Amino acid sequence: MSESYDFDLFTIGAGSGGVRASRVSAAHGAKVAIAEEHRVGGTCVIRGCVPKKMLVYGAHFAEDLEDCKRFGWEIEGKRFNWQTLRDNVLADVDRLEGAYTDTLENHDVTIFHERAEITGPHEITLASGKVVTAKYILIATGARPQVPTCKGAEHATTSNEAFHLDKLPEKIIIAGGGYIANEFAGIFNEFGSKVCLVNRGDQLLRSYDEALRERLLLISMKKGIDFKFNTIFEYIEKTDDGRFKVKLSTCDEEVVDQVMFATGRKPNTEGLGLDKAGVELGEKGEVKVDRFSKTNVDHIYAVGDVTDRVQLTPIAIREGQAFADTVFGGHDPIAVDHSCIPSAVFSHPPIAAVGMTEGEAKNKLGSVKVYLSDFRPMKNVLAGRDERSLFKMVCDGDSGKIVGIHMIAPEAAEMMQAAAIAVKAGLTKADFDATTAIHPTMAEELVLMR
Ligand SMILES: Cc1cc2nc3c(=O)[nH]c(=O)nc-3n(C[C@H](O)[C@H](O)[C@H](O)COP(=O)(O)OP(=O)(O)OC[C@H]3O[C@@H](n4cnc5c(N)ncnc54)[C@H](O)[C@@H]3O)c2cc1C
Ligand SMILES: NC(=O)c1ccc[n+]([C@@H]2O[C@H](COP(=O)([O-])OP(=O)(O)OC[C@H]3O[C@@H](n4cnc5c(N)ncnc54)[C@H](O)[C@@H]3O)[C@@H](O)[C@H]2O)c1
Repeated sequence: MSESYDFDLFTIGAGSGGVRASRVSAAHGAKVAIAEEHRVGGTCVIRGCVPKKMLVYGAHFAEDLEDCKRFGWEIEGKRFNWQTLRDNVLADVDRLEGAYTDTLENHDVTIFHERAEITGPHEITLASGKVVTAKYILIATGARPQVPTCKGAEHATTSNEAFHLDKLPEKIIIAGGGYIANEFAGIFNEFGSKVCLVNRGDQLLRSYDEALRERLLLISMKKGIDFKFNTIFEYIEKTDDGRFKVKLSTCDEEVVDQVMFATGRKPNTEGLGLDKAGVELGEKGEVKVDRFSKTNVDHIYAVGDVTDRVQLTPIAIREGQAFADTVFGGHDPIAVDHSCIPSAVFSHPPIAAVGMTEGEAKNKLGSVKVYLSDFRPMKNVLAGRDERSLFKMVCDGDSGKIVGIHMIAPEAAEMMQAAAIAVKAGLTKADFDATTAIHPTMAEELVLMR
């Protein structure tokens, strides 16, 4: 370690990116400190991917319990208890926070459980007033919900509060058409809430293939979710009985139990003191970095959501790992490959995708060949559930190379993880054709597409 600094590395934010970067840097021999103003684990563990997926699992039981009759199971008096699920999920979040804390401590990373701000090129000041110095600073402060400005917007909740509700809303309006809006629309709907999803545009999940988006909309409507497109909020008022009167641009006033905004996330850079170190920000307030996650200041790096590149946990983790290996691991600079990233929306049913949509491929490649499988999963057939799945494979028309795979189906995300390896490796439709199906599965449709 350099003699003149308290630490080799000071990381601000103990989320997916910050924890990985700190742990690996320490393993490479660096003296590391990390500051966290909320809870160790960050968005993914505390109020994102993990508790969300647990709610998704809980929500799926609604349909399984409905379908089980057709499989011969009779269950009397079934009831859903939100408080039980909520408390079990929150208890597991506590456990995970402990595990993340242990990991850091086991690597001798000093944890400051308080807010940190940059007060000089190498200087960090903690909320307690303590001042420390570091040779390198890593900004891993993530992002927070961005809420629209309308009269009464302060009455709305965001995904942050969704995990702590005292009781389930009977009626909820969710604003947004992206990941969080569709995932929570599915969750609340399965638990029995009346859900209305309000979108200011005319499309859901814009980055996904059109055929899948249409299928999700169709299935969601069939399940009872209402959709309002090209609609904005005019005002939200609190009623005397603690509910909310909502006026949307395209309908009459309506009274609901909860309004939730899921309208994107904003990088956490405000009040961070980045100006004191001369770090440049982009238009949305994101930290501008090069492909090695380095800012315009040589010893200050940034990873994860705060850079607004790809807001996904595995990407924040990869960026954190690459930073640590580059700066403390003695490697040549490592850039994270942001191409061909598989992703999933944990809606009901889920969507998963990798690579280009059909539209993108046509624009980029010109000649494109598309293969489809539009089928009713066997389980849905016996259950009498009229819900079809859709797989789409997009190939380069000349070489047959697969440039995109898109699925909406039960367990789509689980199947996609394996399929994404093949796409990343540059395999062709012929390689898939040459692979024997595993029968009977849904995944076999991947090698049987026509
Ligand atoms: C509801 C929801 C569901 C999601 N589901 C998925 C999913 O299924 N799959 C997926 O891949 N991604 C998902 N994401 C996205 C994923 O959670 C993020 O991409 C990921 O957590 C980003 O990691 P990060 O390290 O950049 O930031 P974060 O995990 O947000 O960590 C940043 C940390 O910095 C702390 N911090 C901020 N400022 C300061 C400061 N000044 N001083 C000290 N500490 C500070 C914050 O409290 C926070 O803990 C979801 C997000 C949400 C909101
Ligand atoms: N399964 C997953 O991997 C997962 C799940 C949740 C979140 N995430 C990550 O978190 C990020 C944030 O999720 P998100 O759903 O908040 O954002 P998003 O970018 O997916 O969707 C935001 C939506 O809000 C709409 N919107 C934006 N401003 C609005 C306004 N003023 N009024 C009305 N609508 C408005 C947009 O048109 C869009 O439909 C995602 O981009 C994703 O990277 C990932």
